[in-house]
Order: sequence, then structure tokens, then C-alpha cells
Amino acid sequence: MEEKIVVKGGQTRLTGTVEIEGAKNAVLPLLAASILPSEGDTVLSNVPILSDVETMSSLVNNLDIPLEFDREAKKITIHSTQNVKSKAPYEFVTKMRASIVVMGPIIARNGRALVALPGGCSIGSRPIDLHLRGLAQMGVTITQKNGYIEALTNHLVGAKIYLDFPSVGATQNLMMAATLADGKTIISNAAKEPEIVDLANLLNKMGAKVRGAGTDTIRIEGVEKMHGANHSVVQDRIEAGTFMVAAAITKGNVLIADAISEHNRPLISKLSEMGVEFIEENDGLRVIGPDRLKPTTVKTMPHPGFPTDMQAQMTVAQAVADGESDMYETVFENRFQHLVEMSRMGLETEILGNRAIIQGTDNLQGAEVKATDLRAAAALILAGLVAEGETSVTKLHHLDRGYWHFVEKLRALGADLERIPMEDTFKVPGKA
Ligand SMILES: CC(=O)N[C@H]1[C@@H](OP(=O)(O)OP(=O)(O)OC[C@H]2O[C@@H](n3ccc(=O)[nH]c3=O)[C@H](O)[C@@H]2O)O[C@H](CO)[C@@H](O)[C@@H]1O
Ligand SMILES: C=C(OP(=O)(O)O)C(=O)O
Repeated sequence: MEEKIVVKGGQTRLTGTVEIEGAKNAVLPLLAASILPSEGDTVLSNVPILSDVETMSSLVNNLDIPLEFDREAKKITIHSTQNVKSKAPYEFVTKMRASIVVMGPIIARNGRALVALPGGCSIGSRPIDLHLRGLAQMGVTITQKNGYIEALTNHLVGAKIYLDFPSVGATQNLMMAATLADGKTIISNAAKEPEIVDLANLLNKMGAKVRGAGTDTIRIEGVEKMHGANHSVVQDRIEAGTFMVAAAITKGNVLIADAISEHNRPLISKLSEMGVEFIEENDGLRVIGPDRLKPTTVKTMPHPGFPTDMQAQMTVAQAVADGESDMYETVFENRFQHLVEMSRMGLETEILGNRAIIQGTDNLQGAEVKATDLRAAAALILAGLVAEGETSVTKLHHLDRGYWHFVEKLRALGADLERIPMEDTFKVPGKA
């Protein structure tokens, strides 16, 4: 049965300590990387229990690669095999766009990959032209038929690739393809996200030769074969950031356990500007919210700029600030749908293309709202914490893609919310 989250908002100040999971956006490409080794086991630990992780594990398993997911231990063990299937079917790719990152590793192993076209999603059209152009430079012929991309090569070669935009997925796909290519690949204008560094670390443990991850030039020297390795998934900076905003808006005092502040500099800098206090402690980062936040202007950018995956949550801080704020979304073309929902909660906002003008208020009202994408789901729950009265948030499958035990973690910090089955209020007269 479909569920909803009901939040009783108002005066609760969040206090206490919150533990953060491994990053969804790191573990998905790490699982794709586990396609590359032809011998040994790969053991991923600190794996978050998320629906996207279930989908990616099933996809890898569907390529005839045996794996075990120990959810209790948050650990996945992947057993390398000699024969990997080439097809990533539509049923997986349609569930999760990130499935496209299996293309590079499958080509590297088999010289052929057949991957369903991912298509767009609610936040934007999300083309994959940069992935495909880079692969073409490496000697891969790309054709499209019946909703699938077929990538074929009989000699995968290193290449000098310049990305028009530092795409995270394209950088990951090309890095992975290059690990087993003949010769050297140089990716310029590469994405620099911490999840790229995490992927390079695992690839190097598997015997690959990847240098420069985290800078805008990544150099990969192809190797003959790769082997399994052990790796603990890097902390989820977006989950950590979401709890920073939760503390900021509730005048809270929350310790983000073992926070990697370096990965959240742009967010910490903006929240500081709004009056939030940050204290580095031995066991984490303490976040203390002020009586009233100050307004601010934010622009999303590739890392190390302000992350688009924190945009929705940040607009909630702007929504309760003392004055008018601007949010510019430069990465995705349709990522303001949460603001439309928040207007049901009394938020005054104007959307002008990629700019949202947000009028801060201390009078948000609880309302029935629906999550339109993953970060919108988190943002609406945060808005519910500070709205007067009751907010109910539906379409929770979006939340489950990226947050494990979000309700439980907020409750442990003192928030009043619960996840309950939805009653069938829309009854057809005359039917039971
Ligand atoms: C699973 C995962 O890690 N997802 C993250 C990843 O998504 P993802 O890897 O899809 O994001 P990209 O960095 O590739 O996309 C950024 C922008 O580049 C455009 N683009 C991308 C590829 C391409 O070939 N052509 C093109 O035009 C996209 O449409 C988008 O406007 O990075 C995004 C940007 O930080 C995050 O919001 C996502 O949470
Ligand atoms: C947009 C996101 O993820 P994905 O790229 O998997 O859709 C996200 O994590 O906010």
C-alpha cells in the first residue's frame, strides 16, 4: 500500500547526533566498476540500503555476475566471472538513469554493450551525448535501434577526450572504459566530484592506473586485466547536507557524525552567510541554527560549486529567511518543482527560467504535498518541520531512492513525524 509521511511542524528544535550513510552517487558507479575485474571478489562496505542500490545490484546480477547483498552488514560481495552479458535491459534503465554507467565497463569487458536509452526524467532531459562522443573517440561505433544503444568495438583504444561540460556520469563511464583500453586516455574538463575520486580509488585498488581524479584532468593508462578489491563507500555529502539544513532551519544543534566538511564547503559557506554556526569537533561537525536565517543568493554549479542535489533543500532555508533570496539552477533545466508544491504551503515564489525568487516567511502552513523527485521529497519534509500544523508528503518512492531511515533519523533528533499507509479516501460510490 502506498504510504505518506505526516509531519507535525512548528517549534521543534532538532538536537542530537546523526549518523550518515555511504553515498548513493558513489555506490552506483562502484557497483558498475565491479563489472570490470575478471578475477577475485569485490567487497563494498558502508553500502546505503536504498532502492537505487537494489536496482543497480539487480542489473549487475542480471549480467550473470553473482553477488550477495548483506543488508544487515551494509555489504555487497561481487564475484568476478569470465563471461559477462552485454545487455542492460530497459526494465532496469527506466527505473534509474544512473544505470547508463554500466556501458563503459561492459564495453571494456566485451567490446560490445547493448544499453537501453535512459531518456529524461522529471528534473530535465538529461542527454548522454558526452558519454557517446567520448566512447566514439575510443574506437567505439555507436548505433541506436529499438530504444537501445549498441556500442561496438574490436579495439578499444585510449584517446584525448575533452568534455564540453564536466558531466559526472560521462566522466565515470569514460574512466571505466579507459581502464581496460589499449593505451592512455586523458579526460579534460572532467567532473571533480568526491564520488569521482571514490571511483578512481576503487579502480586503482582493482589494478587500474588512474591519476588526477578530483582535478579537471584525469589520466588513465589502460591495463590488461583487473581483479576484485575491498572498498568502503565514501560518506553521502548530500545526506549530510540535508541534515545541516534541517538543523539550520529549526534553530537546532546537531552533530553530523564524522562529517567530511571538505566535501560540503559551498553549502557550509552559504549557510554560514545565512547565520548558521559550524563547529569542527573531534567526532564530527556541529551545526547550530540561528533565531532567524538571513536571505542569500545561491547558484548551482558543478563541484566544487554549490551542488544541484542540495538546491531543493537550500530553498527551504531561503523560504524561512528574513527577506528575499535568489536561487539560480544552472545544472538541470527543470528542478524547481518543489517550489510549486511549497507554494501550497504559503510560500511566495516567482520562477523566471533558471532563477527562483523566494520571499522568506515565518508563516509557512502545513499542507498536503507530493514529492516530484528525490531531493524535492527531502525538501518538502524539511519544510514540514517548520510549517505551522500538519504537512503530509506523498510519492515516497522518490525519497527511498536516496535516503535510508530519514523519518527515524529526524525523529531521533526530536522531530514529530511518522510514515503511515495512505487511506483510500477516493472511494467510488457503491463500492466497498
Ligand atoms: C547517480 C549520480 O551520480 N547522479 C548525479 C550525477 O548525475 P549525472 O551524471 O546524470 O549528471 P551530469 O553531470 O552528467 O549532468 C549535468 C548536466 O550535463 C548535462 N549532460 C550530461 C551528460 C551528457 O552527455 N550531456 C549533457 O548535456 C545534463 O543534462 C545536465 O544538465 O551528477 C548530477 C550533477 O551533479 C547530480 O545531480 C546527480 O545526482
Ligand atoms: C538527481 C539525483 O540522482 P540521479 O542522477 O540518480 O537521478 C540526486 O541524487 O539528486
